[in-house]
Amino acid sequence: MRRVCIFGAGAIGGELATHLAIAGAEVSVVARGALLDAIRARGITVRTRDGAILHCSPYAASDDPRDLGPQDAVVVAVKAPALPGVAARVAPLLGSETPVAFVMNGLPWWYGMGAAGPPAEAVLPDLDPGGVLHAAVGEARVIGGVVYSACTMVEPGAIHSGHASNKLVIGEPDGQLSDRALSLAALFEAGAMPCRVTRDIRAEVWGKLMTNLASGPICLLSRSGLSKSFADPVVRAAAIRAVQEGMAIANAVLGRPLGGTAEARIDRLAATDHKPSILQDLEHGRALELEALLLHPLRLARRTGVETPTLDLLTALASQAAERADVYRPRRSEIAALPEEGGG
Ligand SMILES: NC(=O)C1=CN([C@@H]2O[C@H](COP(=O)(O)OP(=O)(O)OC[C@H]3O[C@@H](n4cnc5c(N)ncnc54)[C@H](OP(=O)(O)O)[C@@H]3O)[C@@H](O)[C@H]2O)C=CC1
Ligand SMILES: CC(C)(CO)C(=O)C(=O)O
Repeated sequence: MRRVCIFGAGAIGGELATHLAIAGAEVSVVARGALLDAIRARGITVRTRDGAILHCSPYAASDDPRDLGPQDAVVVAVKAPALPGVAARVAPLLGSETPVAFVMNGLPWWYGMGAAGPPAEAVLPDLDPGGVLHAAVGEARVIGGVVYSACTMVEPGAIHSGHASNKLVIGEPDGQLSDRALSLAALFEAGAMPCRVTRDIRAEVWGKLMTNLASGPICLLSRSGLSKSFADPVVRAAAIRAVQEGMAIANAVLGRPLGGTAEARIDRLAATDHKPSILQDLEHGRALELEALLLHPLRLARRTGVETPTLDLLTALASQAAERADVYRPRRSEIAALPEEGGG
């Protein structure tokens, strides 16, 4: 595996590109606007938490995938609302065997896929509205991905990475330890990005989601980073309750306990002053990942009969804040409407 394209060279995609470059991969990026201009002029630079500087001068950078051509692998690292745009443009990057790894937060569009997929009651009908990703990417190419990182694009092409121990976990939706997943993981490992292949990518998705369920809406409302928001004991207590509710949803959906405690998850988050990416989006007027991070999990809570009063309140307030800022239009305006999933 040598030719890898990052689709969406933002905070996370840019960081991943630098690691692939360290591994000696032929990295191409799909980017646009001022970011594309900056990448073409100066490449991508990441300053890590301990002050190290990583750099990537992509082999090619374009807003038109036709300029980049078929790849050995594609890594998609866009925000969830941008996925239909990926579906519309990804075709030129795909050779007959090209896998597409989705390295994103939230309940992913591919969640219901694979022979060893979840039971029908754990699958929502509207994760891929219109089926556009199914049509453009298809089941056979998908690799799931979860990234533990904390990145901010401080100026176009310049990223600050604030996580104490970055890592990537990838996995096939059908649980196989495939050669292609192992090759992609080996490439990231060679580029100093710890990367593991799991047989249980859905549990990993839920595990990571626990951090976003609490940190996303709380920091959206406080307009502060993690350490500042969670320093208030009232907020910390609410965050713990939110994660406990999230863990109850995960346990009901997965049919087994997630492991770990809500307190430990919040304390790990509180150790960084990172502004969650959803708050960065609000501040920059970009569409929010409220569906993938909050509303889809709450739909599953309704289905499985899990009570989520804290998450309901946080989500309703976060939706209102986002609607006021014109960065989110609820498909249904109230959390109360969630049981009637799939419409609107
Ligand atoms: N930032 C973080 O610390 C973390 C983020 N994540 C998750 O990783 C994923 C990516 O987040 P993040 O990197 O922060 O997001 P960013 O917004 O920083 O990066 C996404 C990039 O994709 C670009 N993009 C989207 N669609 C297209 C398109 N059609 N053509 C070209 N470029 C496109 C965006 O451009 P434009 O801005 O012009 O739309 C943007 O540059 C999200 O799911 C997020 O939740 C996970 C862990 C931590
Ligand atoms: C906050 C963090 C780092 C972990 O929840 C994250 O995933 C994000 O910024 O989107």
